[in-house]
Amino acid sequence: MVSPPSSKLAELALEVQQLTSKIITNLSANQIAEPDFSVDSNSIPETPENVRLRASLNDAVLDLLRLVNGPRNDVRDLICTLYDIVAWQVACEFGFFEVVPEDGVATINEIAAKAGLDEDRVGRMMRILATDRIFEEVKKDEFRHTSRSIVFKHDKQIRDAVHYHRVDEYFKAASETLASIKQSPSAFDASNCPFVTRHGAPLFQYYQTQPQLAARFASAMAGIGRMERQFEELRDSYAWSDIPRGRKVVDIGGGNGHMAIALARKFPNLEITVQDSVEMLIQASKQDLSDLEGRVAFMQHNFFDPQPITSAYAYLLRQVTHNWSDQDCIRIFRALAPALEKSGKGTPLLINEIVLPALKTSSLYQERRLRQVDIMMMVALGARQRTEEQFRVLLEAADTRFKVSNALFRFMCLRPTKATN
Ligand SMILES: C[S@@+](CC[C@H](N)C(=O)[O-])C[C@H]1O[C@@H](n2cnc3c(N)ncnc32)[C@H](O)[C@@H]1O
Repeated sequence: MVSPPSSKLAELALEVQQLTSKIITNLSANQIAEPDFSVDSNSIPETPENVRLRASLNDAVLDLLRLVNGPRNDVRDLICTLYDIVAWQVACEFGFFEVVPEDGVATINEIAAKAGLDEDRVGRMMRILATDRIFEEVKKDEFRHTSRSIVFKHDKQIRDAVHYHRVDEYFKAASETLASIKQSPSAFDASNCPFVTRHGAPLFQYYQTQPQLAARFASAMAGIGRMERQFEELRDSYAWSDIPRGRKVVDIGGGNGHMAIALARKFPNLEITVQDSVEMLIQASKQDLSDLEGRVAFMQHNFFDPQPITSAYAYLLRQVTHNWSDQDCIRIFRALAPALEKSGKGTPLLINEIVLPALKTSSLYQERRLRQVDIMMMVALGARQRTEEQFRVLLEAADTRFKVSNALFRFMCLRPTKATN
């Protein structure tokens, strides 16, 4: 018998070892090779169990490192991670990910020539990225991709997501957070937020005047959705195949229709109308949907106006409410109430959102990721992520007939509240 560890550090190290062993066992049971840093490395499959193990492992590893590094060392990181972001900005803006070949190396000289920059700064940016295993300097002045950098070469949507967050619209808005709070110390909404302080207009209005940036935003949204396997979550959280043929689902604020299209491809019974602004519908019209034989249609609609489709089987609001303040969410719910009533008793309003966990019900690692999105919503839109309780309060305030389950209107949070789901 191994005697139990007598120190906190040993306890955490043991936990790390046990969790890692479980991941290795799962991989070998499924004959999947372990990940490494090579460009053709496997990733660990996103099964519910692996997601749970990963969250616990991150909690244990991070606590171990926090204790070992100590608060004074961490202050140094707090100061200096800003300069990691600088390197990301240069790499994204000047196309470093695209310039380095997939199966070979690029010299600093070659990257500098293609990016149109001096060699000195290219080398310094590449080297700081390489300390995080984003690229590897295989020989002096020669870099190749790693598993952590190749994703940005392969996937334009993910590149777009990093670009507007780390380099462009959101990064610039985030730097105005204090100015925005000082302008409006106790109230925030779509018109009172750092994005408006920086860019001069609320986010969705701003994108209406910036078609190229709007296209990048739509592309990034699709990339983030794929990365987090949000489609699989949506697909598995509702009995879509039970919806009778000929009955309509309305995807309100459905963007370029990427989720509706994926659902319709998966479920041949589904007919979905995607509602959004003209600008989004222009993006949507560029897609080839011939295989769907008209089962996904697009319609311009402002969700603050009364819902015009009054005979739907279900209404979906996916990642819409987190873009709006409480008062605006109440307006969105109220504008839907008459159509829900006309569509028939029990017509569900499907709300697919991140739900913030109640105190101490989640891994800190997962909670932090959710709370980062909460602050992102505050910066970009003067909005927020919500707990289940906060959703209940808003629905009740919008219309007392909203019920969280199986009443006149059904409310469904398709995204889990706990790390374990
Ligand atoms: C975060 S995106 C979510 C898109 C999509 N539901 C998804 O899950 O990917 C929010 C969407 O709301 C749309 N939107 C914003 N204001 C709107 C309004 N007043 N009426 C209709 N759509 C709106 C935006 O254009 C955007 O496509």
